Amino acid sequence: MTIATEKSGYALNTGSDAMLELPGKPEPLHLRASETALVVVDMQNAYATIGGYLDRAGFDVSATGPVIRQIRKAIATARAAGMPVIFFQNGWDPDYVEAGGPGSPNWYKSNALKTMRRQPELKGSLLAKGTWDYDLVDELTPQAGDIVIPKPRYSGFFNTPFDSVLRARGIRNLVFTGIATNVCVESTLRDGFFLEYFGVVLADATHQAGPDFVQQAALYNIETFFGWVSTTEDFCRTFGRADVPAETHEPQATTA
Ligand SMILES: C/C(=C/NC(N)=O)C(=O)O
Repeated sequence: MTIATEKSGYALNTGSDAMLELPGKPEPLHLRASETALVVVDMQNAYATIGGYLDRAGFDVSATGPVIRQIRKAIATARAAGMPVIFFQNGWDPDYVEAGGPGSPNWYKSNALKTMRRQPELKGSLLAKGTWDYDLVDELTPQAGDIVIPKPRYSGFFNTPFDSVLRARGIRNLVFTGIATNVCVESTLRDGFFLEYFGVVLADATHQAGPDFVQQAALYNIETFFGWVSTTEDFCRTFGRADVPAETHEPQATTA
């Protein structure tokens, strides 16, 4: 984290903490806790709870319970390691102005908007700020010090302060959890890749929108083209022992 000195009014991120090795695919990553953020993508009732948007739109959310438990473990580890925990919340104002009208591709591709057009009685209840659907699940309530960023599109970088929040803290590495692996997690990780962030997904702390093969496809895409794939246990083991340095001090991914 940024370390303030007594003599000056500001200090750069010193990155002076230990470089740690996070096991991952296709190879381990070497990261400092001070340059890493845990990102919790859209863990809202809409995406993780029966009766929420994804469920109403016909996607299977019955297996999200274990994902929530894994995310809780990752959050506890990140907080203890002094890493920023950044929660995204996907959605729009109650009048859906931020969703875009027929002039936006989002109007045609958002399954929430399509579901509400099919079932007008749901209008105002899906992904609208101030509703239960938009709320984060009870088990993942942000604490003081965590950062919550609303976002209007799949990528957390689009029309949000995410990049500024990260750069102001000297963050280079993004550890992703949340729903959906193949939509908002992957979109955000991809945009991060183009902005020179190192993205790693904790596979068991994510869940897809769609059949299991899309989870596998998203993870394949990420580990092959855009980032790395690890597990909650490896993340917790690595950053729960933040005093143990890895062998290398290169702030880059190692090659296999
Ligand atoms: C399908 C979908 C996914 N969102 C996400 N958080 O990945 C949506 O928002 O419509």
